[in-house]
Amino acid sequence: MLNIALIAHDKKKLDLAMFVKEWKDVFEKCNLYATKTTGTIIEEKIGLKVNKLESGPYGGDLQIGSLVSYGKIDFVIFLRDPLTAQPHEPDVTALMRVCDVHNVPLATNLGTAEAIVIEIKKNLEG
Ligand SMILES: O=C(CO)COP(=O)(O)O
Repeated sequence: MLNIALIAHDKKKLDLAMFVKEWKDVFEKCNLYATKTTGTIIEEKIGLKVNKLESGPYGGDLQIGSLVSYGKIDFVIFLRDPLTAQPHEPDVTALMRVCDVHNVPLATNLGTAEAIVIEIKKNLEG
């Protein structure tokens, strides 16, 4: 099963939830990981089981980065808010960096996320 990490800053959480709902048939066949608030919204609004880590500002981005470095995450969707300063900006940068270090696909917008999810769906239908 593919392991997918889902993270969104506050102003992007609705976009991410709608995206996950649209592609629920794919996401329900994957192990999902998320930072706490993002994961709670996806569980409550979409009804998918999510392995929830800490909230981003409390270290959740770093926890997901750690999973990436252990090779436990296959794909990260990280919808950042480019217009709002984040107190944990260094953690945000660290997560993106570790994805690049380990060549783990990282979607920071829904266009890229959709392209990758379409590919995953094709593979699942095999
Ligand atoms: O802050 C975040 C990512 O940097 C996300 O954390 P939450 O999902 O807990 O809001």
